[in-house]
Amino acid sequence: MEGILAGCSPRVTVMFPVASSVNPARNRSSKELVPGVLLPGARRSAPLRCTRSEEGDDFVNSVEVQEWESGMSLNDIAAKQGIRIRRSHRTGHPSEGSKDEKDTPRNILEQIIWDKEVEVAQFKQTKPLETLKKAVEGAPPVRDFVGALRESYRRTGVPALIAEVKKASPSKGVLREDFDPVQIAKTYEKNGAACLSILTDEKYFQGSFRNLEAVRKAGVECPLLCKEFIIDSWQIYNARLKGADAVLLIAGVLPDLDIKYMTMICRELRLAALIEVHDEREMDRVLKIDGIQLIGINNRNLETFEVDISTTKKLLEGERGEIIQQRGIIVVGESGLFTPQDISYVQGAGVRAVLVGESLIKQVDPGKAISGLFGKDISK
Ligand SMILES: O=P(O)(O)OC[C@@H](O)[C@@H](O)c1c[nH]c2ccccc12
Repeated sequence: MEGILAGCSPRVTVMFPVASSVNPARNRSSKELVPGVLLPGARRSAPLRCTRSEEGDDFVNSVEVQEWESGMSLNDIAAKQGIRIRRSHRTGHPSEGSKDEKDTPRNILEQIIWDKEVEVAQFKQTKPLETLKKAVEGAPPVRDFVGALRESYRRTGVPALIAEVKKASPSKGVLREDFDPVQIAKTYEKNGAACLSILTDEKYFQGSFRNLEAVRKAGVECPLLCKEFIIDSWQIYNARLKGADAVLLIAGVLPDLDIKYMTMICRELRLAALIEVHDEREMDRVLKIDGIQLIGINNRNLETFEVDISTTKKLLEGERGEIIQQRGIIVVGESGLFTPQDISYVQGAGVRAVLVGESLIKQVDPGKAISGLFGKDISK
C-alpha cells in the first residue's frame, strides 16, 4: 500500500500540503508538487504524499488547500475558521498588532499550545517520525474505544463513562495528592468505567506518557484515551506507541485541514479520534468533515476556564442534533459533571458518553464515587 492511508482506495497518488506548520514547500507552485516525491526541507512531520481516496477528491481541491497554496498565512487561515488560538511560529494573524502582542500568549490555551510546539520539536529531534512509524508496525493491537462506549451505553442505559486519570489542572491546581495512576485506573475499571482518559501533558496537568504506559502494562482492559494537546501528527504516532487506543483533537486549536488529515492518520493507525468542540462554530466545522465518529462537547472554555453544562445542550439542539443522530455519531459530554442530575441533563440533551475527572478523582475512593455520580452501580 502506497502512502500513509492504508484504508484509502488507491486511485490516484497526489501530493497535498498540510496547514499546521510553516512549510518552505508552500512557496512553490502547485505544479511543483510532484507525486511520490517528498518535498525537500518540508518541516511537517507527516509525509506530503497520500493515496487519494473517494473523500480525498474533495480534500485535495478544498478551499483550505487553495488558500495554503496561494501563500495565505497559516494563522490567517485558522483565524478565518474562527480559531482564536495562534501558533507562535506562524505569522500574520490579523489580530496581531505590536511585537509584544505577538510574543505574549493571550490566554492559557495559547500558552499551552506554544509550549507544546517547543516540546514536540524537541521530541522529534530525539525520535524522528520515521522511527516511530517503523515501531508502530510491531505495536500490539488497539482496543475498540468507540465499541466499548456503545456497549456500555447499551448495557447500562446511562451514558458510558470515560473516567479521567487526572492529577492536576491549570484551573484547579492539584486535585489529588496521593496519586497512583495505576491504582486509580484499576478502581475506575472495576467500578464500571467503559474507557479511561489518561492525561499526558506534564507541565500543566502533571500527567505523563509514563502513566499511560504504566496503565496499559498493568493489565487494565478498558480502551485508553491519550489526553494530550495534539498539534502535530508525530504526537499521534507517539500516542499509539505508548499504548493509546484513542486521541483527542481540539477543534479550537486545529484548522479543518489538520483535523481531516489527522483523522485519516488515526484511521490508518486504527485509533479512535475524539474531536472536541466548545461552541456552535466549532461544531459546524466538525460536522462538515466526513467520517467523524466521536464528538466531545467540552463544557469548559479552555481560554477562560468557565464551565457551563448547558453548553452541551445548546450544541445539540435543532439541526445539529439531528445530523449527529442520523450519522450515528457518539457525543461525549465533557467537564463539570458532578451529580446524577448533571448526568441525566446531558443524557437528555443527547450524549451517549461522559468524560469525568474532577468529581471522581477528588473523592477518597474514586472508584466508589462512580455509583454516586450516576446514582446507581454501573459495573454490572
Ligand atoms: O475534571 P472535569 O471537569 O470532570 O473535566 C474532565 C475533562 O473533560 C477535562 O479534563 C478536559 C476536557 N477537554 C480537555 C482538553 C485538555 C485538557 C483537559 C480537558
